[in-house]
Amino acid sequence: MAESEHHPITEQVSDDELKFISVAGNIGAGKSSLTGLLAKHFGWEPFYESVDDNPYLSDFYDDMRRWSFNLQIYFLSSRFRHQKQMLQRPGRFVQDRTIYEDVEIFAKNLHEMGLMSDRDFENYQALFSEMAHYLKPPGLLIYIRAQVPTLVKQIQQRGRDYENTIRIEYLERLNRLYEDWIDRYPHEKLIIDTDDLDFVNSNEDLGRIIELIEQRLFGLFN
Ligand SMILES: Nc1ncnc2c1ncn2[C@@H]1O[C@H](COP(=O)(O)OP(=O)(O)OP(=O)(O)O)[C@@H](O)[C@H]1O
Ligand SMILES: Nc1nc(=O)c2ncn([C@H]3C[C@H](O)[C@@H](CO)O3)c2[nH]1
Repeated sequence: MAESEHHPITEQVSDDELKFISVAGNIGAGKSSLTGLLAKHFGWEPFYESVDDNPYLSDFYDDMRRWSFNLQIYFLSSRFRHQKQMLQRPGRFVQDRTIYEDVEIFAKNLHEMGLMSDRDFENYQALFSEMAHYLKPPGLLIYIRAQVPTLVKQIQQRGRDYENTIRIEYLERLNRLYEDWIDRYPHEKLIIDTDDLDFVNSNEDLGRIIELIEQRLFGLFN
């Protein structure tokens, strides 16, 4: 029997109430790592964003202005498909980054930096607002906050070649947009500062994060 079927927090919660939780955060903050660890702990299925099979990412980092619209449309479509699959399939899920971050953080930043034209941004936003009618927010959004030096260290540690062109200013801008967005985010959220937490290598640090999440899930669903 799957671990989730015995999990004290989720066994009495209906699927409708807690279909999925999501991990949000800047590039290199540790979302994919935490998504995997939470999926294992709760016995839920992880949904990762499209990176290795992404046909635009490498070109985008080479020439952001040329590829910004293409990449944003690709991510939007891929995350919308994931969202639909999570709502349709039986079981519970942990999602690596939300569809809201595409719009509120990445596309907005590219437009503000002049790397996406007004007409492309308006076109993109109009598409998102049509899609938004079919979206359901996560049962809990976990924002993992990390300062830029931590992000840089972790991006370097991961070592994706095409991310070598990411500049400090780009990460700072994204962090500012994240703070603005999380402040306005109207649904259930939990903010975790991870600069001093090594949940990848320390079971104790991971345990502290899981405890915070479990306390919130208990509060929400019991
Ligand atoms: N809290 C942490 N402490 C130490 N190392 C970490 C922590 N979080 C993540 N890492 C390491 O940092 C690197 C980047 O993490 P990860 O790929 O999970 O980030 P991400 O937020 O999913 O990035 P992206 O936005 O690019 O998908 C990995 O090598 C991971 O092992
Ligand atoms: N421009 C842009 N828009 C997005 O919606 C988006 N979502 C993720 N990413 C980039 C960040 C990492 O390099 C890599 C993995 O997260 O993909 C994005 N880039």
